[in-house]
Amino acid sequence: MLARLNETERAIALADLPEWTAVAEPDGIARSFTFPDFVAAFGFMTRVALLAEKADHHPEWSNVYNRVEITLTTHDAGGLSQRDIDLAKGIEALLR
Ligand SMILES: C[C@H](O)[C@H](O)[C@H]1CNC2=NC(N)=NC(=O)C2=N1
Repeated sequence: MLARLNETERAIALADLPEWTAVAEPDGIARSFTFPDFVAAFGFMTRVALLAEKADHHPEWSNVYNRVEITLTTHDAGGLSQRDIDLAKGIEALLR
């Protein structure tokens, strides 16, 4: 079920994701990642891509050299859903 999270659900979810920020346009969450160089950044993107494909949930993102900007939103729900929270947690787990 793809429902946009309500305010309470967002607050609870974001408490577990301190590095992520709520964004309005699109309604979702965002985080910026910095790596030592392009190879490290692109390696990270490759791992996120595999995770996203497995979850059938895909990031809006951009890369400039060693920086990766990710926004997670659920197009099918018109905003932030539990799928975004789950993917954000999966991305965080890649970094541990
Ligand atoms: C058909 C396919 O399952 C859908 O289009 C999926 C694919 N990946 C997706 N990714 C994101 N971020 N939001 C979606 O609504 C979405 N929908």
